Amino acid sequence: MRILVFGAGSLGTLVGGLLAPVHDVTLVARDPHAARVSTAGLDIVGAESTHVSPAATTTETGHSADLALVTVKSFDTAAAADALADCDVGAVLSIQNGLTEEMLASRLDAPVLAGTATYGARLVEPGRVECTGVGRVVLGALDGGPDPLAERVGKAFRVAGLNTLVAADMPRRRWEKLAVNAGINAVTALSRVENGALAGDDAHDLAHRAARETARVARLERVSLPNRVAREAVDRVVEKTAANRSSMLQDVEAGKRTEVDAINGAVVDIAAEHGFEVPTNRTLAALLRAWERGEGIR
Ligand SMILES: NC(=O)C1=CN([C@@H]2O[C@H](COP(=O)(O)OP(=O)(O)OC[C@H]3O[C@@H](n4cnc5c(N)ncnc54)[C@H](O)[C@@H]3O)[C@@H](O)[C@H]2O)C=CC1
Ligand SMILES: CC(C)(CO)C(=O)C(=O)O
Repeated sequence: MRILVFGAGSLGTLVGGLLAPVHDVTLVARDPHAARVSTAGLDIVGAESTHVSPAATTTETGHSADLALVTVKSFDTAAAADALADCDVGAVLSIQNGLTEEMLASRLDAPVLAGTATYGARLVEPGRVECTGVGRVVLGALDGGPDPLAERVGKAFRVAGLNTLVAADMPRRRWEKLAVNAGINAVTALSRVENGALAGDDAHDLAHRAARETARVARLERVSLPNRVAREAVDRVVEKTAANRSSMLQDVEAGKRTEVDAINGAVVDIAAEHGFEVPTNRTLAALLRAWERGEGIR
């Protein structure tokens, strides 16, 4: 399969690199990373370890591929979609956090698959990515149900050795992941603690409340996600990723823009479309945005 990884930073470089031995992979990245991969190849270290040589370029348009894998940060999705509109791609798959697929689908003619990823990735330096945890890619039709295209992409990922599940219930899975991110990411980023520190603390209750509100908005969107399931998902992730510093905490610590708009902000916006208030998510989003506007982003 010809796979174009659009936005090869930490996650895209890891997933693209793991796909490269079997597929024709091109990483669309920024220099000096793109230049380094082009000339010296890519080292994958950590929980996965190999050296691969995918193509890498800073050119964003004019590509032809069977699949575009979108791995830019959520706030770069619109720009990625505009660039992909000038490419010839058979299908698009997002494995970003936040609800980004709708924007891709609204701007692109190619079919858009929904995805989530729990692999952990960190770009250590140009040409070198660390796999900080072997997770799973889950993908499927954006609206749910069986999908031959998703099966084909899932098979291509599995053949390359990626732990991949093709799921017929992506709407629920996306909203469950959003509930987890709305609770854990925002609360850990604001309190500057690792995920496990939430267990049994008052902050845990705050994360539960953000997740429950998200589940309520999911149901307004006709996605069946009971409050209990969202709360239990938070507990499960807090326990399983206790030592993790959430991606939003890492952004805050690095003085980088966060994905608040596509996580808590998206919950607030979609709730408002239904005339519904989500005070916990609104408060978390306001605090994160205040940090971003203030002294946060360096
Ligand atoms: N890093 C991780 O372990 C995981 C990340 N995610 C999600 O995956 C998404 C990506 O996360 P990361 O890889 O950590 O972010 P990142 O910031 O490391 O990578 C994104 C990359 O896209 C590049 N980019 C943006 N616009 C571009 C353009 N027009 N042309 C070329 N390159 C462009 C940026 O330069 C950056 O290197 C986020 O939504 C994140 O929440 C999800 C699960 C795990
Ligand atoms: C699942 C979780 C919360 C793991 O840290 C995550 O997705 C993130 O940090 O963005």
